[in-house]
Amino acid sequence: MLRRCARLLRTTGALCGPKRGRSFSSEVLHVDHSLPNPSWNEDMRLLFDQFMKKSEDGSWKRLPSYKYNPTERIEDVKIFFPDAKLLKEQMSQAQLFPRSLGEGVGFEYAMFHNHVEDRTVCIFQGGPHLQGAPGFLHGGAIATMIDSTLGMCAILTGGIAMTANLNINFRRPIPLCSVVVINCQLDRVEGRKLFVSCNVRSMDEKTLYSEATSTFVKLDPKKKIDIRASGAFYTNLQ
Ligand SMILES: CCCCCCCCCC(=O)SCCNC(=O)CCNC(=O)[C@H](O)C(C)(C)COP(=O)(O)OP(=O)(O)OC[C@H]1O[C@@H](n2cnc3c(N)ncnc32)[C@H](O)[C@@H]1OP(=O)(O)O
Repeated sequence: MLRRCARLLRTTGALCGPKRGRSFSSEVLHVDHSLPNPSWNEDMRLLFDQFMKKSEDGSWKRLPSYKYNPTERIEDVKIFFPDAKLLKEQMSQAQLFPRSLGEGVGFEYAMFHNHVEDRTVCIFQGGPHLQGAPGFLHGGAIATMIDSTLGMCAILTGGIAMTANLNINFRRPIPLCSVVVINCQLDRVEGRKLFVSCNVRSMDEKTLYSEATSTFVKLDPKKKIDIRASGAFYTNLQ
């Protein structure tokens, strides 16, 4: 495992320290990070190819993933924000947390969604900068990917929603740089509440690493979200 991580660090150049002279504005805004890159190991590539094959008949769809929110997404969410200008400013500068670490050292993942079965699958390779207990992934990193995959499943099946409740059982530690599969499904909908659950398994499905249940609540267009740091609220303005 440690050898595999060291190889990965060399491949991605992470051992050389931060890149100099790279300004924030020069970042490529529209790179789809859910496509294979040199840090992906063989297992990751194999699973990716398997899901791409499943996507050929249209039952599964690969979900593109960007570091920065495409500004077109403002249209999807601006109804919830009283200050559209500030929202646009924030969306153009803020980075999606699971995409904020360098290639190969943090969260490498690709998600696929099945609209007929209301399922989302995430193939996830957790890099060496996500260490918790020596040699294993940090629980917060696992929770991040679980929340993100459950969230995609909730949003794609029910609309714009936020995590209201998340329960995780961590059953086995996940080795750093290994590949796991997060399998989510929408269990039921009650009013604005979406109940979504998942399990995290090894590639051969023999090891159950974690299980989670969650409640997502669809945002109410009558309530507004204020994103000013000093006055953050999500409440009914009427
Ligand atoms: C990689 C790609 C990633 C893309 C996906 C990203 C996924 C990431 C998602 C997140 O991490 S979101 C960040 C973490 N979550 C938050 O910050 C949410 C903070 N909480 C809130 O803003 C509000 O509490 C919330 C929007 C969840 C609900 O507020 P509302 O005012 O809309 O709910 P309301 O109080 O009217 O309750 C509506 C229903 O939800 C229920 N409910 C509310 N909060 C709950 C809760 N915490 N647990 C269980 N149920 C809850 C509530 O009981 C009620 O049920 P009933 O309709 O049966 O009466």
